[in-house]
Amino acid sequence: MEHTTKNGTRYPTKGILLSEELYEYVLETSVYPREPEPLKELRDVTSSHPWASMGTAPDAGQLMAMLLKLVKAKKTIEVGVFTGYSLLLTALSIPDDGKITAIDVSQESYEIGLPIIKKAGVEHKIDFIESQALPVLDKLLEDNENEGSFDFAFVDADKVNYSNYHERLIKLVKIGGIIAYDNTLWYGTVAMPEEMVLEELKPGRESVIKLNKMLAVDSRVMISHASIGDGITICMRVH
Ligand SMILES: C[S@@+](CC[C@H](N)C(=O)[O-])C[C@H]1O[C@@H](n2cnc3c(N)ncnc32)[C@H](O)[C@@H]1O
Repeated sequence: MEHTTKNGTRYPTKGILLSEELYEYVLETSVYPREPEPLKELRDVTSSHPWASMGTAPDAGQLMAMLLKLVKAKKTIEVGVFTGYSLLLTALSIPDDGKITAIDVSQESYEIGLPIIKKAGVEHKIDFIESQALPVLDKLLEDNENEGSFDFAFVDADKVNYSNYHERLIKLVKIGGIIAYDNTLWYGTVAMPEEMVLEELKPGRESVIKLNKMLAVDSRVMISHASIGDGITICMRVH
C-alpha cells in the first residue's frame, strides 16, 4: 500500500493493519465519530499541506488523549508540533490551568493551526518555543524545579535525536509519568530488509530501530509498543 504526497513522493501507507479498508473501518467506526470538532477542523486545514501525512494519526491521537486523562496530565512537553494536531488534542485533554511546553524548529506550520487552537479557547495552555528541541530540554533541566515535574511528554520530531530526547525526558518526567514516541514502526520499514526501503526513509528507519532496541532494555521505564497509527511506543517511568 502506498500514498503519493502533494510533491509526488510515494510513501508506504502509514499503519500496519492488514488492509487500508481495515484501517478505514477503525477510523470511521471508533475514531472520527468521537473526534472533537476542533481536531477535525485542524485535520481538514492540514490536509492541503504538502506534508499533511506528518500529522499524528487520529487513532494514535485517540489513545494519547486517553493516556493524558489516565495520568491526569497537567504539565506536558511536546517535541514536534507541525500544524498542531497532537498539541491541540493535548490542550483539549488537560485542565484549564495545565501547561504544555511545545517545541518546534519552525513556527510556520504552527501558524496554520493556531486560529483553530485560539477558537477552541486553549491557547493559554500552550507555551510555544521556536527552537531545536535539545537545547530547550537542556535549559528546562537547568532549573531543578523542572526535574521529575512533567506528567507527560510526546515526541514526534527528528528521529535521529529520539535517543537524546529520551535521556532528557526521563529526568523531566515524574515517576509514573508517560513519554510517548511516535512513528516507532516507521511505515513498517523497521521489519523490512534494508534494500527494500526507500532511500529517504533509511535514516529514520535506522534511528527508530536504535531507539526501539534501547527502550527494550531500559529498566527505568515500562513500555508498550502499540501498533497503532505508525507505531507509538508508550513509556511509563518507573524509577
Ligand atoms: C511529524 S511532525 C509533528 C507532527 C505533530 N505531532 C502533529 O500532530 O501534527 C515533525 C515536526 O518536528 C519538527 N522538528 C524536526 N526536527 C526538530 C528539532 N530538531 N527540534 C524541534 N522540532 C523539530 C518539524 O519542524 C515538524 O514540524
